[in-house]
Amino acid sequence: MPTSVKIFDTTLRDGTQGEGISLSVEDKIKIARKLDELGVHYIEGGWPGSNSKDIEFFERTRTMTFKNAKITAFGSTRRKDSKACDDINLNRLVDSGVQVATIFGKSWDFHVTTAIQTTLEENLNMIYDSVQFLKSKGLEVIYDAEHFFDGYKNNAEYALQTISKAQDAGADWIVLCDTNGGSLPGEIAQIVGAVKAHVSTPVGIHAHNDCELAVANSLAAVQAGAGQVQGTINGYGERCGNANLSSVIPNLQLKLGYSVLSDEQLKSLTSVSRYISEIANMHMPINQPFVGNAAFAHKGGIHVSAILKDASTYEHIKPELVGNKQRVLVSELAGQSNVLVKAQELNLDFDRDPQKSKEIIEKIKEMEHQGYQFEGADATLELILREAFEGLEEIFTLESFKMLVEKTANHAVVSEAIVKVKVHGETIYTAAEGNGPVNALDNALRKALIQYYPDIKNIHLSDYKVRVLDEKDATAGKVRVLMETTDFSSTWNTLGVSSNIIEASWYALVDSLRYALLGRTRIEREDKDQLEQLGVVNH
Ligand SMILES: CC(=O)SCCNC(=O)CCNC(=O)[C@H](O)C(C)(C)COP(=O)(O)OP(=O)(O)OC[C@H]1O[C@@H](n2cnc3c(N)ncnc32)[C@H](O)[C@@H]1OP(=O)(O)O
Ligand SMILES: CC(=O)C(=O)O
Repeated sequence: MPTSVKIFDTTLRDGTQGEGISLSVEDKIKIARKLDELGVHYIEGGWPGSNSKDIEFFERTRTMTFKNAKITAFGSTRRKDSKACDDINLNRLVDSGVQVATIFGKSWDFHVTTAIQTTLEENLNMIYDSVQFLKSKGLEVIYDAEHFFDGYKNNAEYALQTISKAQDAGADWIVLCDTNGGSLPGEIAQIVGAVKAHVSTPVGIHAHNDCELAVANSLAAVQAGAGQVQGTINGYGERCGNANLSSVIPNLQLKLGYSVLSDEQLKSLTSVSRYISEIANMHMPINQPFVGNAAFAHKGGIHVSAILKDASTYEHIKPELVGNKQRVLVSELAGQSNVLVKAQELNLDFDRDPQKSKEIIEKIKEMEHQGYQFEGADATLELILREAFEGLEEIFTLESFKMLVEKTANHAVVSEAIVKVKVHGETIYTAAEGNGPVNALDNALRKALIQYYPDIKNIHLSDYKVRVLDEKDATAGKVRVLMETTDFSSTWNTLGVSSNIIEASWYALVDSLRYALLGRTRIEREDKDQLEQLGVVNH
C-alpha cells in the first residue's frame, strides 16, 4: 500500500466547469502559482483543444518555473473512426508544450454506444491509439477512465478491458472516475480493490460530489490502494462539484497518516483556499470544514468554557495545522467565558471582574432578545465591550434628525436629511441629499463631523442589509439593519434594530463612524495583514 498520495488539482479545468466560475488567463496563472506553493503534485490547467484562453495559459506557463507541480493539459481520446496522429485535440495536447497529458476515455459500454455512438471494439482502439500516440511524443500520460464505477457495475469485464488497453499502451496512471458522483464509499473501495488486482499501473481516483460523498469516496479509494487523488480547491466543479481538496488533503495527512504535503505547506491551506475563492469570486461558506471562518468558531457557552480549559474538548484538530484559527462568538448562547475570551482577543484591559462580565452577558442577551445579532457585527460588539471595560469618549451626540422623501410624477425620488448634532459642545445643523434616505442621512452626518474628524472622508458604506425580524414578542414589527463600512484596506460591520428602518440604520451608521474614529483593533489589523498576504489588499 502507498504511504504517500499525489494530489492532482483540477480547479483550473473541472473547477471551471462549475456554474458561476469563469477565470481569465491571468486568474488561472495566479491560481496555478498558489497551488504550486501549496505543494500539489499536478495542476491541470485546462483543455487546449477547447478554447484559445486555455491555449494561451499553456503558452504562458511553458516558460514559467513551478517548484512542486507538473502542469498538465486535458483532452479526450481520439474521435471515432479516425487516426490519433490526425486528431486535432491530441495534437493540441502535444503542441501545448506540457510534459504531462491527461486524457479521458469511455469505460461504460452504455456511453460508448449512446454518447459517442460507436462499437465497443472501436472504443478500445480509441483508448489504445490515443495513449500510445501521446507516449510516442514522450509525454507522461494520465488516463482518466470516465464513468469507471458505473461502467464496472454495468459490465465489469468491459470496464476492465478499457483500462487494460490504457495500460498496454503505456499509461503512467489509470484514474478511476466517479463521473456522475453516484457511488458510495463501500462500492468505491471494493471496485478499486478489484482494479488493483487487475492492473499493475498506479491507480488514482476522481470523484464528483453529487451524493455529498466525493471526499469520503476519495479517502475510501486511497485506503483501497489509490495513490493519486484528483479534486479541486473548495470542491468547485461540474454540477455539485469535485472532491474538495481543502478537506481531502488534511484528512489524508492528519487522520490517515499519508504523506501529502509538508507541515509548512499544510499550514497555508486556509489562505490558499480563501485566496482561490476571492479570485474565482465565489462566496466561501463559513462552515466549510478545516478552512472556513467558522470551522473552529465556538458559540455555545458550554463549549467556550471547556475550550478555555483545553481546546481539544471541542476541536478535532489544532486549527493552526491547516492555517486556520480558533474564534469565539458572543451571542445569546454565550456564557461569561465567551465575553472574557472576546475581551482578551481585543486586548482589553480588564481584571477578570466576574460581576462586569456577567452584566455584559445580561446586556447582550437582552439585546439579542430585542433582535440584535452580534455574530455578523463584530464592530458593534467591540464598541459595547470597550465601553464596558474601558469607557469610550463621546464623539458627538444627536439632538435630532429629519428626513424628506419626495417623488413627483415626472421626477425620480429625492431623499434629503437634516441633522442636528452636538460636537465638542457646539451644535451643528447640516442638510444633504442622497440617492436614498440612508445615503442622505450618512451624507448629512458626515458633513457635520468632517471638520472635527477629517479621517471620515476615507471611509465608505460598502454594504447594507435589512432583515425583517420574526414575529416574536420582543421583535414583532422590527427590522435589523446590518451595515458594512470600509476604508478600502479593512471592513467592519455594525448593527441597528428598531421598528423604524431609518432609526435602525441610524444606530448602525453611528456605530460604523464611532468604530472608525475610535481606532481599529488588533483583529482588524490581523485581518488586514492576512488579506495583504493573500494579495487581496492593494496599496
Ligand atoms: C467528464 C468530463 O468532465 S469530460 C470534460 C468535459 N468538459 C468539456 O466538455 C469542456 C470543453 N469542451 C469543449 O470545448 C467542446 O465540447 C469540445 C471542443 C471538446 C468539443 O466540441 P464539439 O466538437 O463541438 O463537440 P460537442 O461538444 O458538441 O460533442 C462532443 C463530441 O465529443 C465526442 N466525445 C465525447 N467523449 C469522447 C471521448 N472520450 N473520446 C472521443 N470523443 C469523445 C462525442 O461523441 C461528441 O462527438 P459528436 O459531435 O461526433 O457526437
Ligand atoms: C474526467 C472527468 O472529469 C470525469 O470523469 O468526471
